[in-house]
This record gives sequence, structure tokens and C-alpha cells, in this order.
Amino acid sequence: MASFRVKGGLKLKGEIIPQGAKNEALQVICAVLLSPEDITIDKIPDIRDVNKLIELLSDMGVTVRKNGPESYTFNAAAIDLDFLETQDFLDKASALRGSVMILGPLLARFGTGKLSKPGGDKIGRRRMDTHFTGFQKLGATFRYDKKKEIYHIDGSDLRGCYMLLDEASVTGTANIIMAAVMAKGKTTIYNAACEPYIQQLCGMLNRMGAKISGVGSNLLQIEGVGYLAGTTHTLLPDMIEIGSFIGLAAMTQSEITIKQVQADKLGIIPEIFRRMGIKLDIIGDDIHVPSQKHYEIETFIDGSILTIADAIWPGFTPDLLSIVLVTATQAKGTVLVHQKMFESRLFFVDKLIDMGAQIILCDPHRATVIGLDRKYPLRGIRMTSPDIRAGVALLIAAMSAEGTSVIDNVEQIDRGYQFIDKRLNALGASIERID
Ligand SMILES: CC(=O)N[C@H]1[C@@H](OP(=O)(O)OP(=O)(O)OC[C@H]2O[C@@H](n3ccc(=O)[nH]c3=O)[C@H](O)[C@@H]2O)O[C@H](CO)[C@@H](O)[C@@H]1O
Ligand SMILES: C=C(OP(=O)(O)O)C(=O)O
Repeated sequence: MASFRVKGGLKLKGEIIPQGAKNEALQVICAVLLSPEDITIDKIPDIRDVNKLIELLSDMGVTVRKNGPESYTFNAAAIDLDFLETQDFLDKASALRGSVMILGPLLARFGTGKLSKPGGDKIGRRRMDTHFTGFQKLGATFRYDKKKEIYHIDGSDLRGCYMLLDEASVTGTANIIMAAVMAKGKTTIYNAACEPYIQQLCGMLNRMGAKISGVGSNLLQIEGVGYLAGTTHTLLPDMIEIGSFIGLAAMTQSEITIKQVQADKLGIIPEIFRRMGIKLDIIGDDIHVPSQKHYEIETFIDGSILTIADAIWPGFTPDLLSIVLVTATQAKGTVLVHQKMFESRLFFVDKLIDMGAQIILCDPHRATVIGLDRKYPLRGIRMTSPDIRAGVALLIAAMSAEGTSVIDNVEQIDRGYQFIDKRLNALGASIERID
């Protein structure tokens, strides 16, 4: 297990370019399975989860050509379905959450799919009912081997239908879209997730010849087509990384320009950080965060304590709540952070409390943060990164703290943040990787 040794209290300065979006990468890389033609994807981040997915597809018979540091061409003309029967496949697929999205394309193109329980963060129950109910509505049969924890789906004659999803699951919607694009007839998906990741996936599929309308809304209409061709696609900048850099700049009193952010695709993210009193300017395609000694959390109009809660898009993404929470520890004022979606994602506040933060964990979903307004700096300690976003929140805390911290299990951070130590060191941080 690797660790970071972080010297705190340093101010950063400079420009940083966000990586391509992790969660979009996982969707569109799975979508290459839908076509026998070449698909080129640019801005692919060099992170653990994405690399593991590319390796899995390669083992399945997809030819993978690296055109440059962030560009790959995939060709899924010859898929080895026998590989799905091996333990190697099951082990590799269960190493990440995104692998679940190979099921929709496999079902669409080959009429069959199999998967072990996917991995990803241990942040609470992560049910997959929406995925399988959607496949079943399209006519597939579904079997779950409880003992081996393996999901099987079969269905060579998928037919479009109307479906109302019981929850707007992000990966579930992506999976159902990919299963439906080549089904016979028309599929209507209501209560679809509509994150930018999904919008990007639909855009790519439409360029491949799919007929998806309603993109960006929660009502998608899909007219099935017989064949999908090759295409090229560029990932959006990672909005979670952008939000993490805003929080990092505020906490460390750094002046950072986040380049090429495509601000029109960030939804409510900049506004939420502004409500925390953080000054940020959108200049052209960049976000400039000036060095700020103080930032004051707003109250609601009636003067009551601000709540920041997650919600499905276009609400605030749950993946940035840990960053909001840590950033609030040095703000002036109080905020209630309400993590509605996941029940085990706030437990990392224990470590922040050990560092000197004033936080009350009200219950597994809610934490009240009383900002210190920099009257006392956090203290460096040794801690373990429990999940990807808490890991980065702890890194931000350590960078702002007095003294040195050690963060263990940084593989969690490496899942989704490309060369984070090197990129932040280039701006003046002191993060040493200890293997
Ligand atoms: C690989 C990937 O893309 N992972 C993302 C994806 O995970 P993933 O697609 O696994 O998450 P889902 O959207 O399925 O669900 C997330 C959680 O929210 C709950 N839920 C969801 C929708 C809803 O209407 N009501 C509700 O309560 C689910 O029960 C679950 O506990 O979306 C999550 C929610 O944005 C993000 O945190 C993950 O980073
Ligand atoms: C929870 C996340 O990832 P995953 O779904 O891969 O666990 C995340 O990206 O914040």
C-alpha cells in the first residue's frame, strides 16, 4: 500500500489542467463494445480504474492502440466471449465499479453477458436493481448466483418498451441506453439520469448511428438501429477534479487557475462553492480562484444555517460533498452537509476531528461543520484514505494543516486522480509518495 507524506501550510500558485472525466471515461470505453469499427477516444485519464477497464476489454479481445498520452483507438470486431467464462475475467471485472457497464453493450451486440459483483468505493449499499430491471423490461432474462455473486443476463431478441426507472441511477441509465440502442423498436426511459457523463455517452452513440432524443433530460427516446459504426469522441474535463481544485485553493489560500473547464457543463458546482463564500471568477474557459484568507459561508435568506445536499443531476453531485465538507472546516460560519445518496461516506470526518476540525456527525448522512475561520490551523496526523473522494478531502486537509501528515492507502486516490502528487507539487505542494 502506498502512502503520501504531506508537508502542510504551503500556498500553491499556478495553472492546472483538469484530466478527462473518470466517470464518463468508464461509460464511453464500455460503449466501444457496441461496434466492430474503430473508435478513437481522446482525453482519457491515466488513472487506475480506467487502466483496469482498458485491460479488461483488451483481455476480452478488443484491440487497443495508444495514439498518444491521452488518446486511444479501440476496435471490438473480434470479442472472445469464452473469456467471460474464466475466473480471470470475474476477478478483473470485480476490481472496479465501471465494469458493470460492459453488460448493456454485450447484451445488445451478443445477446449475453456475465459479471461478478462490481467493485468501487465502499460508501454504503450500492444496489444494481435498476440495471437488471431495465434489461428485463427489454426482454432479457436475468439470473443471480448468490453463492458466487455472479450476474447472468441473456436475451438475443431485445425489444423496445416504455420503462420508468425506480431511481435515476447513473451507471444504470448508461447500461440500459447501451442495451436499448440496437433493440427492435422504440424504447422510452423515464426518470433517466442526465449527468453530463450520460449526455456525452448519448452524443457519442448518436454519432455512431444511434437514434437517441431527449438527451440532457430525464425522458429519453431511443429508436433501435441495426448497426453502430465507428466514431471519435473527446471526454469532458472532470468536474469532480475541478471542484476538488476549487476547494483545495480555498483551504490552502492558494491562487490557482483551473484551465479549460467548459464552465457551461459544470451545472451548479461553481455556485455551491460561491455559497461557501469562495471567490472564483470564470474567465473565458478558465476558473480563477484568488488567494483568500477568509471566506464566509452564506446562510439561507431567513438567516438559518445553510444546508448543502447532494441530488441527482442537475442537483449537486454526491462526489463533491466530501470536498465541500473539508473546505468548510476553515470557513467562517456553519454548514450542514447532507449526503443523501450514500450512507457510509461521511465517516471520514473522524480524521478531520482528530486534526482539530469542529464537526458534529449528526447521523451517517449528515454532518454539521463549524468553520474555524483560520483561528486554529488543522494539525498534521497519520490517517488512511477510506474512499476516493474522502481521500482527496484528507489530502486537502493535510495540505492546509500545520506540520506533516501521512495518508495511507492512496491507491484509493489513484483510482480517479491522475498523477495528483506530481501535478500539485508542480504548483508548490510538498507531497512525497512512499511505496
Ligand atoms: C462509476 C460511476 O459513474 N460512479 C458514479 C455513479 O455511481 P452509480 O451509478 O453506482 O450510482 P447510482 O446513480 O446508481 O446511485 C448512487 C446512490 O444514490 C442512490 N440513488 C440514486 C438515484 C436516485 O434517484 N435515488 C437514490 O437514492 C442509489 O441508491 C445509490 O445508493 O453515480 C454516483 C451518483 O452520482 C456517483 O457517486 C459515482 O461516482
Ligand atoms: C464513488 C465514486 O466512484 P465509483 O463509483 O467508481 O466507486 C466516485 O467517483 O466518487
